Amino acid sequence: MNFLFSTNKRSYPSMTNHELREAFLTEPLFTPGALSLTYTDVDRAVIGGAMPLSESIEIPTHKELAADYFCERRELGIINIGGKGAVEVDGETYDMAMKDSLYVSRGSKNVVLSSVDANSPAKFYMISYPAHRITKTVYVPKSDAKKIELGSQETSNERTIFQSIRPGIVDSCQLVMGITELKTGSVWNTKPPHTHFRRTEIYMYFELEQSERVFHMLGEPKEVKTLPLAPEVAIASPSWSIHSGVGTTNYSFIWAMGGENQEFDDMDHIEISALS
Ligand SMILES: O=C(O)C(=O)C[C@H](O)C(=O)CO
Ligand SMILES: [Zn+2]
Repeated sequence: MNFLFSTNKRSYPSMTNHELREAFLTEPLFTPGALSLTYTDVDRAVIGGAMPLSESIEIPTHKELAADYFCERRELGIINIGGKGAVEVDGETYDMAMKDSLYVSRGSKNVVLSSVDANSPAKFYMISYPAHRITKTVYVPKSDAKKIELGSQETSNERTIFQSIRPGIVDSCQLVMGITELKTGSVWNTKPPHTHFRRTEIYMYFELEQSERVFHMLGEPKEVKTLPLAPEVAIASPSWSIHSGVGTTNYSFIWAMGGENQEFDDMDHIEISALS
């Protein structure tokens, strides 16, 4: 397990891009045959990526969790962004096509990830938060997610939000998670930007070429900084930080939140002209 030690909003303005990357960014999440887990002190989220080939990958516990198994006191959201795969939770198998989601409840002992075809491997992106109660493990195909259309071609931010792990679909503890897809020609996500002091958020950009970048914006609205991000790394956003981005092409991203509430629309929008 890797660890990210973030920073507070008083220290943040003097940080270099290198220091910001060390505080908020994971390593590339998908390595053939491997599991990557990163623990951030931002709301104790764990960010994971797994790309099983012919062997399946079991999610292990870790000394720092002080738990007999990973989900002993944690909930886990999984979205597949690769080829067909499956997730087995305590003997029950869930087939996971691209962009399907699985919510794994606290108390689940064994979580095993596999690909159907090692030549077209699944890529399981995972976010976990501490959970205060046992609920139900729920599979959510992409078609069952709540779909929201936002933005327009004129403002370069035409996009569709798929909310898969959200109240009304999944009875989670903290976690709210889903996918945003930008239409061809649109490059701006989360425009206008916002904060939500009640929740932290983690973004992971994908469906863009390795040669392209998303210029991710973070920080307090009056101290905005920008980091060019390659696909398939995740960036954690503390509660005081905006999170928004503009790409050199269109792209998709997975967003995930945890904190005081699960209200997706509970955002403090910030006028673009008020940023500095
Ligand atoms: O493009 C968007 O707008 C988003 O996807 C917004 C994120 O889901 C978000 O930041 C929710 O708080
Ligand atoms: Zn947000």
